[in-house]
Amino acid sequence: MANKLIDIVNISKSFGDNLVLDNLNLYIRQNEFLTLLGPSGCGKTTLLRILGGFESADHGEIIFEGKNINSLAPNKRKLNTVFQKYALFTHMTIAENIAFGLKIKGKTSSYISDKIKYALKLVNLDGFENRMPDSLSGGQQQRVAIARAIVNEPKVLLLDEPLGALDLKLRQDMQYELIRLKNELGITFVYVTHDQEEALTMSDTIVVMNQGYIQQIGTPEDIYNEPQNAFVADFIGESNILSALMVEDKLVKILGVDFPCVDIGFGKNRPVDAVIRPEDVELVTPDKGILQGIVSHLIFKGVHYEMEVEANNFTWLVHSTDMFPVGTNVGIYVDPYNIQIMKKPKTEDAEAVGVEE
Ligand SMILES: Nc1ncnc2c1ncn2[C@@H]1O[C@H](COP(=O)(O)OP(=O)(O)OP(=O)(O)O)[C@@H](O)[C@H]1O
Repeated sequence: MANKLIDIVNISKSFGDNLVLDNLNLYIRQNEFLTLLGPSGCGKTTLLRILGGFESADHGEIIFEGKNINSLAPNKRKLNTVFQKYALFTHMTIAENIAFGLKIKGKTSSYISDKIKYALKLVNLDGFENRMPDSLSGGQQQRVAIARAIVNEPKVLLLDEPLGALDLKLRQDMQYELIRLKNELGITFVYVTHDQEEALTMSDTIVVMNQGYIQQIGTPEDIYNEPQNAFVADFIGESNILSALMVEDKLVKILGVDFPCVDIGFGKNRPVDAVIRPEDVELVTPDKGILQGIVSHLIFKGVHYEMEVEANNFTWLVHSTDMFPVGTNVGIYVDPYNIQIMKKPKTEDAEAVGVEE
């Protein structure tokens, strides 16, 4: 495993009464592509800004290569930030935009022109030196912003939703570009997005955040296949998420009905979340179901049918290669192995009143 490059230790941050990061701990390794993923307002950008030195934490430490950098100014850190809005100087050519920071640092003109050539080549914009920013597409402008960051030879690139302003096709192309770039540069990327597909495609490690807490840290495969709580399961892919009660080991009460499951160790009468992927809900004849319901919605999706089934006041999302017309009475069966029992997400712990441990 590569070395630890950044250690984020007990970081907390509030804006007034709004606690945005709550005692957050995380480390980032050399050459890692680490993505902070979470819904709008969960604190991703705030954490990135604290890393970049644009914001200071109320508590905690940012350790970079073993040294506390809390009070180091942004331009003294070996981290460079690329924002969603490319923030290019519109009255300067592409070359002048890229040269700007280097000139301030007093670099020689031959050093600067070499760097410009090198960086433009890396982002596939050879020959764009004399163009003006407004003659470039959004994707090209974002590449210039990345080139401008690269010439500073940072050890870490902090990217805050850098593809957010681009249309879908361009975004997908740029995702591959960024992975290539990271591999060629051999540096660390810390990437902020609220787009789960983007996170799954690009990352070595995903940090799922919600309301200032880290919900899960793992590889894309871990996060998708073994979500640790219902929030993560819901955020990554589609799921039926049901508030449930662990009756005893291997038995969970969902919508008032006992379902056999395989999980043990949650304790008796413990409120949990039961998560069932749509492809794991089996529709059978009513007498063979654990629950009975009626099909309320049907869409043909090519590979499968997507259906909604109303049962016990819950709308079940079902993916099946068998088609059941709207209005059909069906039974719902779920294999015990396909019911994932999860602790309530951390922010809901307080609501689990009367819990027997
Ligand atoms: N300078 C500030 N002053 C006051 N509140 C702020 C400030 N910056 C951020 N916040 C608040 O902190 C919370 C977290 O914001 P942050 O930008 O970190 O979230 P985010 O996860 O990056 O969201 P998004 O994906 O929408 O950018 C939000 O409630 C936001 O309104």
